[in-house]
Amino acid sequence: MEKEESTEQRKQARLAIMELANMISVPMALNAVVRLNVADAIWQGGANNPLSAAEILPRLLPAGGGDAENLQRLLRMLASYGVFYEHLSAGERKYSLTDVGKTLVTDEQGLSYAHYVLQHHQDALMRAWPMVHEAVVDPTKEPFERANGEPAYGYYLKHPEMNDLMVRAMSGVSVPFIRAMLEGYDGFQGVEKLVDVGGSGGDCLRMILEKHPTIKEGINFDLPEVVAKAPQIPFVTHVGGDMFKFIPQGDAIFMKILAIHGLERIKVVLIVVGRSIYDILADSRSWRFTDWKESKLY
Ligand SMILES: C[S@@+](CC[C@H](N)C(=O)[O-])C[C@H]1O[C@@H](n2cnc3c(N)ncnc32)[C@H](O)[C@@H]1O
Repeated sequence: MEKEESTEQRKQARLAIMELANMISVPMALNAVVRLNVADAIWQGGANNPLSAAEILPRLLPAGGGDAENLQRLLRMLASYGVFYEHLSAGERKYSLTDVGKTLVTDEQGLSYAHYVLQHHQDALMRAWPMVHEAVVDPTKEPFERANGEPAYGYYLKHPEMNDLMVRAMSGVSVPFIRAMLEGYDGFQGVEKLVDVGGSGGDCLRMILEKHPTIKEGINFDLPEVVAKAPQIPFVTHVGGDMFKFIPQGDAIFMKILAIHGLERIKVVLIVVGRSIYDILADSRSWRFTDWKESKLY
């Protein structure tokens, strides 16, 4: 040991590793408040008044049901991660929503980030996490497949409830994202036929076409089982298929995904990859690289 066990630095290190070891409690607490629909209970049409756990509880469960103390534990935990504000008054703890918490409030279209939270904590995904180290030992099989017997999308399609949740989760995330993107992005000039690859229920295309009537036709391309359930959208045709086998023709291909492999052979116009979608959005100069005319993979 380089230093004494009792130095402040080592004490902090031990606390830090314990916090990391227990970190699962944070997303699980988040998952719990989403399942209980705490955000809507506090929001109450925009009131967002600070409420105690005992005041929130009857808004979640039939009168007399539930445990306010356990609810408060969840609220306190998530207050320390910026989801709720904690208001201390006369020894009582009350909670309102922060901006982060407000993303879980159901909007007038029935959307929020709540389904995105649920989607990430579905049983099949949770089963895959303890297998992550196997990806180092043998990268030929993804942890999801190791845990569930087949790759993620094949599995989703056999479990319609998972697929439905995926579509709702993507709508909840993508509608506000595309709304913000369309305020600043002007790369669609000259495009009359736009193909959205992996377009899910077609929300992105619908919003792009509403904003840019010069785009006469949209093709929402996704797996057959996904487009089979997609709603009708004016000027949009849903086409089912596997993008690794073919992609419908268009003046431009739009793609908004979080992570996907093997795209090298696809002519891509816009890719928003990874966790930094809002960072890209925040820096308007970054949008230059998404200009459809460049037609390159970035
Ligand atoms: C992360 S979601 C993105 C959905 C949408 N672009 C958005 O941002 O809201 C990825 C989409 O890719 C679709 N997908 C996955 N594999 C595909 C494939 N081989 N061919 C076509 N679509 C695929 C999924 O069904 C899913 O709708």
